[in-house]
Amino acid sequence: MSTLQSYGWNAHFMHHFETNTHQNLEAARVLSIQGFKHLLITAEGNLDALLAGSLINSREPESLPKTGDWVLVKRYDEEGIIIDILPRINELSRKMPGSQSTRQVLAANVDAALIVQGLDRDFNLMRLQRYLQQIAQCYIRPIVVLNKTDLVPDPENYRLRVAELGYDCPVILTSALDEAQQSAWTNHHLLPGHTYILLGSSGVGKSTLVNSLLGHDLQETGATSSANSKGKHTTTTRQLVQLPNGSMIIDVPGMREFGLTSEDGDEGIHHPMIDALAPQCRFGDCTHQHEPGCAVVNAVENGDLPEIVYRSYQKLLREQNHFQASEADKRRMGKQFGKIAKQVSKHRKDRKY
Ligand SMILES: Nc1nc2c(ncn2[C@@H]2O[C@H](COP(=O)(O)OP(=O)(O)OP(=O)(O)O)[C@@H](O)[C@H]2O)c(=O)[nH]1
Ligand SMILES: [Zn+2]
Repeated sequence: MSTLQSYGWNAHFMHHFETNTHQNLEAARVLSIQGFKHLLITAEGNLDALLAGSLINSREPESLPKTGDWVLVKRYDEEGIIIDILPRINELSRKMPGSQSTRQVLAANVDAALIVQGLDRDFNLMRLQRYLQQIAQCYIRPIVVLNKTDLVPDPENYRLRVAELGYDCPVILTSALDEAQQSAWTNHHLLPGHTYILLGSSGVGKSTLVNSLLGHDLQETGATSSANSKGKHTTTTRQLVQLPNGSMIIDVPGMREFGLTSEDGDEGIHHPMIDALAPQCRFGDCTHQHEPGCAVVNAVENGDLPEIVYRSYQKLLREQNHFQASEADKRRMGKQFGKIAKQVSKHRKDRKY
């Protein structure tokens, strides 16, 4: 297998690579980004690269290369210039922390997301459901990892509570401090050539888990560019690393928020049981709140649908509506500003100043 294939190169990227009109460009994957410097993996190994000015000028920030992107790069001596990005299979986004309606892309071309919660203080089913919803919206498969099992007397009880939510996803119990525990689940869930991303609040043990999976400390041995081989450590900011079994993992350190976004064409909040019940509601446009004959509310009352799933559904729906409303406001403001700017420019022209 070639280096690129081992990093997830497939027919989708090959197709777009072959149809590109540029000459003498190599394909490469973005392993990490630090300021302007992009660390890439190419067929010949690591390469540091910068973005072409034309790329920066022609793209919105969220469509500039992110960790996990496949790019077209031109090599100049020991450095590369990224000329273009191959179309993404998917992108993992969240609401930009602190903003009302700005989307931030965390990584691109991800097969599955590992949602990590610590069983000490971090275990929270409402937060877990927010992650599950946002990840599903991004067309990414979720895997729930409940870490720090060594700190609670009955870890299985936590696994059951997640299973009772009714989502269709694996739930893994582990302690990242114990390296030996990792092979049992990773062999089954982390496949060679596939890309995984670790998500979860700060302190849940994501970096400890990566180190445990790697069998050594990423901080100490961080990837370096073999092209300039200065041996300098890279920090672990959204770094894609290959695990011994050939799978790849991206750690997103220091996450405080994971806000919901909304895309044009998104159809609200999804849960397998609510989706199955909704067609049985008396009204086709039932919001599952106060309407008579609501099958969802009935299921909560009968104990068939967990109340926490229902509460999460309503909360996430409000959040999504808020994102959409703020985005619409922003667009309107943008248009108004555009109009005013045009008027000012016309006024200046008319008056010749
Ligand atoms: N007892 C116990 N402690 C753990 C476990 N996993 C991680 N820790 C500890 O939890 C603390 C936080 O772990 P990190 O790996 O830094 O957490 P993180 O999720 O990477 O945090 P950020 O980098 O801030 O996002 C460290 O002191 C770890 O040693 C575990 O399974 N059991
Ligand atoms: Zn209903």
